[in-house]
Amino acid sequence: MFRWLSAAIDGQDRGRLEDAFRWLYTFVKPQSKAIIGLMLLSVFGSAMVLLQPWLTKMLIDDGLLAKDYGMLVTMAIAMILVGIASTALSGINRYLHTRLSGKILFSLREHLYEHLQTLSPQFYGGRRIGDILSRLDGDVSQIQRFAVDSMFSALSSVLGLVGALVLLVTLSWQLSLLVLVLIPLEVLWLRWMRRKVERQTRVIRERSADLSSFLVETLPAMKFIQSVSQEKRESRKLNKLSDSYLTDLLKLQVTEFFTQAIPGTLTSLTRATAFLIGGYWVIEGQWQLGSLIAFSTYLGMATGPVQSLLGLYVAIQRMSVSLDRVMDLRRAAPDIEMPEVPVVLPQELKGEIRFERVSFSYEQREDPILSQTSVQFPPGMSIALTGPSGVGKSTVIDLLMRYYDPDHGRITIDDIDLKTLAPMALRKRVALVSQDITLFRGSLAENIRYAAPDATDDQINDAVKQAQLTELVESLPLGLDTPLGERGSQLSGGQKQRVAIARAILQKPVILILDEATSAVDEATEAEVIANVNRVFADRTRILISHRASTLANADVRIALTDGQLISENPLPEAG
Ligand SMILES: Nc1ncnc2c1ncn2[C@@H]1O[C@H](COP(=O)(O)OP(=O)(O)OP(=O)(O)O)[C@@H](O)[C@H]1O
Repeated sequence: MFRWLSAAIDGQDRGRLEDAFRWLYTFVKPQSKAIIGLMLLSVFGSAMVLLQPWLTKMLIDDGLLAKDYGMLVTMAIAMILVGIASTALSGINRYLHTRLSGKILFSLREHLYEHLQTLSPQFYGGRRIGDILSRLDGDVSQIQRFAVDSMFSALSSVLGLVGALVLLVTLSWQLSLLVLVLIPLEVLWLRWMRRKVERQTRVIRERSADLSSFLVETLPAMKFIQSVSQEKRESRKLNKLSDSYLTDLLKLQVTEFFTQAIPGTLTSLTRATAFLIGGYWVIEGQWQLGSLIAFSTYLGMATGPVQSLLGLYVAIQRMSVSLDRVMDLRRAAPDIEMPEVPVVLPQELKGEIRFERVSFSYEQREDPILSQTSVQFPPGMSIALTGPSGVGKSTVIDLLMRYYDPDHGRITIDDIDLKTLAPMALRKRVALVSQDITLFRGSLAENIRYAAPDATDDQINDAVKQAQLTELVESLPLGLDTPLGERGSQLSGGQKQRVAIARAILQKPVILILDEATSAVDEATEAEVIANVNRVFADRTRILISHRASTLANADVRIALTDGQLISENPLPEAG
């Protein structure tokens, strides 16, 4: 089946598509019961639809024309009952359909989101967020529409087509020959148009991603855009993007119009011909009026499904474009490998970090950040990590947090190789406060509690005190319950940093890293924050990175990063 589906799609690597369909099937399979139920409903629904013209035929031929009052009443009652049953079935169908569709859509999206959570900063650095968003939203919906809507409409189409053909032949096999001409003509036309539709759909999805990216990038940067008076330039950019989207959308609409319009015209021509020949037979008394009317209705019912089946063809093309775009996200591999059976970190850790002959370089960058370097970060000390801007200090921290693994050598905590640990377990024990503070919409308390959701109110109050946040909390209208607004826009840079420090305090880490964490507060507040951090984390390993000499002044140890080497400037005797 996957091979058949892949073969129906042009312009894409078959094997890749087969894999993609197999992946998609894993989300459809758990819903197989609901799918079978809906299929049965479709069978009943199609039977009801096919029954109605036959009842009309009987009403006209056996009731009206035969002047049989009993038959007239029976047929009228039968028509009412079939009508009610059809409506009830379509209501149930719609409800179950939406439920099934939603389940598949959400499980697909949740799965992708979980995968995205495993990817490194390198992935996010190299992608436009708007593009990822458009894949997660528009493309996933497109796939779901195909997986559910198109599949069921295909089933009803097949049932409708077969049923209508059987009834057409039953009514008049001679006139049914007309359908034999019509259907191949339609098929030929739609096959010819399909490439165009597919090409234009791909372009439209890319245009839509461009638009989302533009909005995602510029809206958060509005303050900067206003400060350099570039609003008009951005408006012009949006204008240009919208224009090119609209142009391509209109092109697609025209192509789709012709794709549908020609079969529609052919059907009208065939129906007119059937009326001409059948009408002649009725006048000559060789055929009954009810049969002619029923024949014309079934003719429409037979060509409709052909169109929707070939429409399914267009839907497959469209979906395959989206599926490929989604699979592109799915194929992005994490930069680190998860150990099959991760080592469990002991509850008691000293927090001794060792780099052993570690080399690391970013892809597509020639100069290595670290080359065969070894160093020890002694446990329970405050360690200043120094080096000029851009030398790789934050990269050393990223290695320590296992966003990346070294190309060679190993990094250990208390002699446990980081590669043997689950990143989540490691990051619970290492708290990082960096220059970029992430705050979410929600109250101040919720933000402070983010890394330690079980923290009690008392623990939060303590953390607030230690991070010098008491004054801020007292000045806010609802104290800790004050909502922070989008990305904490109501707080100053220094206040955000102290919120992040409070967050780290609650996390009770074994290792605390402050990467330019106090750069936005004045030196006096910084001294107080650092003194508090040193007091709260007195027995823990603290790594400080700062361009301010005062921040690092009281560090126990200094480790400098130069030319790919981590050099301990005042090495201590081996701990332990
Ligand atoms: N994801 C990445 N892909 C490729 N190169 C990167 C990536 N992240 C950082 N770099 C490069 O690696 C080098 C080290 O960056 P890093 O941020 O670690 O330096 P740093 O010492 O922390 O700098 P600063 O003191 O200015 O914060 C820089 O040249 C930077 O351009």
